[in-house]
Amino acid sequence: MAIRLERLEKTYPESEQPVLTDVSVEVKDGEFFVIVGPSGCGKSTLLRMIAGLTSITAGRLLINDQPANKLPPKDRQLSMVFQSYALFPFLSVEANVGFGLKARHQTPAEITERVNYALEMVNLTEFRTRKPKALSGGQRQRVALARAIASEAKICLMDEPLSNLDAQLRAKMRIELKQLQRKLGLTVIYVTHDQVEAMTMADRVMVLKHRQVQQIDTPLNLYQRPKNEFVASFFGTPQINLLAATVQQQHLLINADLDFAIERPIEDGTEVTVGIRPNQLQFQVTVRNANARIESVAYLGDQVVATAVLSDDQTVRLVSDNTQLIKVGDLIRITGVSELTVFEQKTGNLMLVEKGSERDAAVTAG
Ligand SMILES: Nc1ncnc2c1ncn2[C@@H]1O[C@H](COP(=O)(O)OP(=O)(O)OP(=O)(O)O)[C@@H](O)[C@H]1O
Repeated sequence: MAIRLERLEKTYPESEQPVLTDVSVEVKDGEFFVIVGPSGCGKSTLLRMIAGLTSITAGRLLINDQPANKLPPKDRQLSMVFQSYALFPFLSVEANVGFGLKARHQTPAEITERVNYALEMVNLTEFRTRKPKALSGGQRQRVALARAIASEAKICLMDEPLSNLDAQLRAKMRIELKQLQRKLGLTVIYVTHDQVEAMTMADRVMVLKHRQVQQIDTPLNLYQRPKNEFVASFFGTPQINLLAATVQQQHLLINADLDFAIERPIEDGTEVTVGIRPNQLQFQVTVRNANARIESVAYLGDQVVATAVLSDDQTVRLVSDNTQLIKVGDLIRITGVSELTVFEQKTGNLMLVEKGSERDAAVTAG
């Protein structure tokens, strides 16, 4: 086990309320583990506790099976990569990469060998004598990565390392980073607020909100079996539809014009939230038996994303590959759904997932 957190808690001296409570997880050797959540949820705090840059209020931290709560940062055998790159502007690329090694009393020959290896790994050998200001954002980020590689630590902590890059470069660096992590067999703990980054890079993801862990799972499970409404709406673009409904005779009644049958029973009268991914809603343009009206349409090249208003004023997001199909003001009929998730309205917690068979949306004539 690379890292084990047992009921970690953090309260800063400035505040009475803890910023994190009851955080437990085991991160395996070679795992790419992502911590994700909205701004201020405590992601960086958690990473800094693992790094030893901020103290642990309660709970236990183990690094490579050794108790590490009080271990000085330099003895934790971790490397760190930050959003800001944290490069020395007056040092060359190779001096930046070798800096930490000098501090650890390596011989000059050893340092050169490691720096060469690290620069090669990130394709920066030809830039070795440049200063950081003569590099692009992506290249600077690679210098920061090379420094982590040169340290030879098997566990690398990364705090939003790609967030200063433009969208295209970020997408490219995600792939490079992931390849590098596999090649070097690194255990990575990676903080981001970006759900796409979390989904595309992680073996497992920890979702944090309001001081607490909401779910720890694979990207696929987070998407298909979210434990609560927050997790459901955090992942997926366009966002999942969350519609208020009441259960009546194994039907989810959204309004007088729209309900969905369910196979597994829920007690009549239960107030629920129905989660439906936009791509799982089927609809037709029709004036007969319409149950929604198109309110907005956004063209995304080969796809349109639209919003429609239901007769009870709830809004749903829809997607279609047929870019000619709909325009604002069209009346449509939602005809069915291929998968839906039901949450208890009171708690927001998952009750059931229904998938597989297409089920028709019942329509009241007129
Ligand atoms: N040194 C500190 N002293 C007191 N409170 C702090 C300190 N650092 C962070 N906090 C508070 O702890 C909470 C969590 O902060 P943290 O930086 O861990 O969140 P985050 O999820 O990384 O946010 P972001 O995505 O915006 O970087 C915030 O409410 C923040 O104000």
